[in-house]
Amino acid sequence: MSAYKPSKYRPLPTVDLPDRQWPNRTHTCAPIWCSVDLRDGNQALAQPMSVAEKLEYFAMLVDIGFKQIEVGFPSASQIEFDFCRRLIEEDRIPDDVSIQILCQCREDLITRSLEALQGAKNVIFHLYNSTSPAQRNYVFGAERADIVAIATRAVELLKTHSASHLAAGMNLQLEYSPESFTSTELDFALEICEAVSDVWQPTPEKKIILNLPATVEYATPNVHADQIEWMCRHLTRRDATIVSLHTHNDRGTGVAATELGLLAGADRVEGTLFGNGERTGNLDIVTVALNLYTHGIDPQLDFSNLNEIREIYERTTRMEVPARLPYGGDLVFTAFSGSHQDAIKKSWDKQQPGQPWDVLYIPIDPADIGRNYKAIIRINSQSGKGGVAYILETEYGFTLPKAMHREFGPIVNQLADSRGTELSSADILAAFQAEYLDRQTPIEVLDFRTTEKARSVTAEADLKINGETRTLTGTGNGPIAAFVTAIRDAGILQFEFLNYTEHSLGSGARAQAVSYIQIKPVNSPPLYGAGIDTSIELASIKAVASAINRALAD
Ligand SMILES: CC(=O)SCCNC(=O)CCNC(=O)[C@H](O)C(C)(C)COP(=O)(O)OP(=O)(O)OC[C@H]1O[C@@H](n2cnc3c(N)ncnc32)[C@H](O)[C@@H]1OP(=O)(O)O
Ligand SMILES: CC(C)C(=O)C(=O)O
Repeated sequence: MSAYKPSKYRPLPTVDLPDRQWPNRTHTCAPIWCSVDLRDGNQALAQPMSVAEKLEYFAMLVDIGFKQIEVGFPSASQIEFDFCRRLIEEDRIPDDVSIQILCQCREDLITRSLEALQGAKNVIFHLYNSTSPAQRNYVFGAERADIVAIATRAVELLKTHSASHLAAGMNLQLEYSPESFTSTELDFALEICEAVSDVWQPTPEKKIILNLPATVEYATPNVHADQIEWMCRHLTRRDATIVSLHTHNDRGTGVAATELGLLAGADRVEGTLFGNGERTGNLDIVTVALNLYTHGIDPQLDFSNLNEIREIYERTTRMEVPARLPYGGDLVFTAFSGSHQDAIKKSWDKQQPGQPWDVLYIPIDPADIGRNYKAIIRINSQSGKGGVAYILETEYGFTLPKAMHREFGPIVNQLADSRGTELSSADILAAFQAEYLDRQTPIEVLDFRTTEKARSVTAEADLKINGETRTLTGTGNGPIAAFVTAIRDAGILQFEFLNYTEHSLGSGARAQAVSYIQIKPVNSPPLYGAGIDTSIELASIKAVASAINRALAD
């Protein structure tokens, strides 16, 4: 039995829409995007942005490709007013971008907003009043008809007061939001939207934006979709209306609600970068846009430099992008666990240029959003051999033979376990060096020479063995075989030579070779050695010595 009393809360009403269409639809194109970072995002900050910060942020939003940007609530404060004026007076608004401002349905605020907008070319004037029963009851103390009158009167006032702006060439579009739409009875939401449209008289050429906000997210996304589909089907001027979504994230499903709302017929989406905004935030536009992209749809927004966008966002808002936020978070391309690392490495290796993206566990190519591959595989005690091999290969160019992964992986795993922390790439390289490349006891190779006669190679190896310098000789069909014979004949270790691979490390005059040698000592399991040198031959000899040293280690 839990300590909770569920009866404290009410279940949410559902929508009677048995022939709902949205579940059978798929997304086919990007919606009209509107950034509300500078208004809804900004109004939720403990320290709102300065004018300078807003100017920088506005320029970034334009660069990303937003064509509609809510720049603030200019009647609310001098700073908001001044920002709007600077955008206009300093000619910072591209001709194909509309600035949007928010305003309550009050005459003084409408006239002040129009003052702030003087001289702007493309304007979306966003009027709102709240419509839900609780808002009507607690905040306005008003009946439905009075709430409708607040909205329609404001639209009349806007028409009257904007006449001179229109005459001066302003392209003015009305956006109306029945704030708290998703908590409003649908018939009333429809009534007020229709009343506003009746006053504004939109046409298919000059559409009205009806924004239907989930001001607070109370419902599951399917209920939101039903509400939007219901509105889309009942609006009489649907062809003269842009239906807009504005979701919040109180239940953590703002993205899902928006995606289903689009299936339900909405044309437009308001949201913010990384989901900044009131309480749990507005909808995260980055996520919805890139979700579309990963389904093969051009999002019409450019997040190819997401790291830089994030840097500006974090600096100007003083918010932090959480490590696991889709696309932008530090850890979203990172796999710590072994089986994931293994699958990523295998599928990555098979990825062909020009083929659809098919790397397991990574739904988007990090390069498409300007993120690098370095952070994809990180190593801790949950990691496996594939991830360790991936780090050695991508960071340091060592392509270990597959059987060697099984040998070196557990060594790193034990190290991570004993440290109890994540291991850096440098830690893994250091472990590789200590285990293979730097082993010089009991045998250290000082010099190695060969002479060839009648397809037989004789090797002379100057070695330090247990601190004593000795020269060993042996003969074989190649330098490695000759060296192996010399070691066996000297009684240092009895073993069978199993296999050999090598590749170059780096390129150009300073390139080195790395060799990997596997041996099978008598009475113990096979094991690897590795060696590096500018000479391929010496790299192999060092690799044999490394394997012998490992076999003889305590
Ligand atoms: C869901 C959202 O995010 S909506 C946007 C919210 N953002 C903001 O509010 C930030 C900017 N706002 C402000 O700075 C201020 O609220 C101002 C300048 C707009 C108005 O300031 P004030 O008039 O001093 O205060 P306040 O907002 O509390 O006014 C409340 C009054 O407006 C009424 N009101 C609230 N919203 C609206 C509206 N959309 N249309 C008409 N009247 C409204 C309330 O009923 C209340 O009326 P009352 O005084 O008769 O009780
Ligand atoms: C003004 C409206 C659109 C709003 O911000 C909300 O309802 O969250």
